[in-house]
Amino acid sequence: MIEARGLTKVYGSKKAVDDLSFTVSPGIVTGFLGPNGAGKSTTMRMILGLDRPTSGQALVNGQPYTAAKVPLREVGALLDAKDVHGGRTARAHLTVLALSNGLPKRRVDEVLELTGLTGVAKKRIRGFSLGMSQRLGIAAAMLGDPDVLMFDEPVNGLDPEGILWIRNFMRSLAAGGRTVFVSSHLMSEMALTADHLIVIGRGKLLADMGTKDFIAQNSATTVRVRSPQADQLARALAERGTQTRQVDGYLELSGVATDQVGDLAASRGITIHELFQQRSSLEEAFMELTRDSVEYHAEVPTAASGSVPGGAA
Ligand SMILES: Nc1ncnc2c1ncn2[C@@H]1O[C@H](COP(=O)(O)OP(=O)(O)OP(=O)(O)O)[C@@H](O)[C@H]1O
Repeated sequence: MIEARGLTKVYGSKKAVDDLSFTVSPGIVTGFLGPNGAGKSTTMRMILGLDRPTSGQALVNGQPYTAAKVPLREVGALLDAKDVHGGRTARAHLTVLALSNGLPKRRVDEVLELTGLTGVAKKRIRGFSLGMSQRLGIAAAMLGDPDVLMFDEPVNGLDPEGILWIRNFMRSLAAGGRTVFVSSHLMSEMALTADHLIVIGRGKLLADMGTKDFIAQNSATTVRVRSPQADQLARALAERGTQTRQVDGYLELSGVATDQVGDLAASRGITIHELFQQRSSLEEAFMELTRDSVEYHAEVPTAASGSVPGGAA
């Protein structure tokens, strides 16, 4: 289990992590979701004792990670897969790690097998693809057979096969009763991988709930209607307490079913040209939730701004 209690990290005048409290439970995959710069890596580094909290604390299985006798037995972490000695073979890299942490050498062959790297164990790491490097990082994380696993953006840059392998691997670890904490800035990926979500923006906790509940709460269903008597329809809807707003030539309504809108229009003799239900995508829901907490907004070119990035001058 991982617990963060009032975890805070300040860099100069910047609060990278702002009073975060949450629990990551065993037996499920917990997604740690937030836009770039939200503070995910900083939080993970504090859990691993690589960064000191400005205030608050992080506990792994009830104690600070730094208090663990053999840390690799407590937590396995994949932070930056390319942060390894490229001149070593995969087996040599894992052997150095195992021996320096007092772990039995036989674990090296076991984790190579577990991550499908046995066939390339004698190859130098510098020739590894990103997918192979990620597997090697995961092999290293598994060396101590820890109960708690943390992965920072493990599928970034991987091809679909690599993504699927990591997703299934994380799910099987959780199914075996381990605590699995995985960060991502992609809602769509987390929807497929995580059972529970901890969502942050600008270092602050935005949501801490089951993935299914998060999706249900955040991907709001709205109704859109197009009518040549839109004003009259909007007034009729307002009378029954339904607020409307104009979007792309439609009236957009929430908290009302299409049947009710159709019936109301018919009873008032209002013509309707289009009427449909619309569900916002999960990625849209996540963007909406974190909109105010995104550090760098890309400028969206408009017709008025005159230039299109990458376009001919
Ligand atoms: N050593 C540091 N010194 C100063 N500022 C830092 C340092 N490390 C991180 N930050 C800042 O803290 C904020 C959070 O960064 P962090 O890397 O934890 O975010 P993140 O959610 O992991 O984002 P990303 O997915 O882009 O890595 C950012 O604004 C970052 O610029």
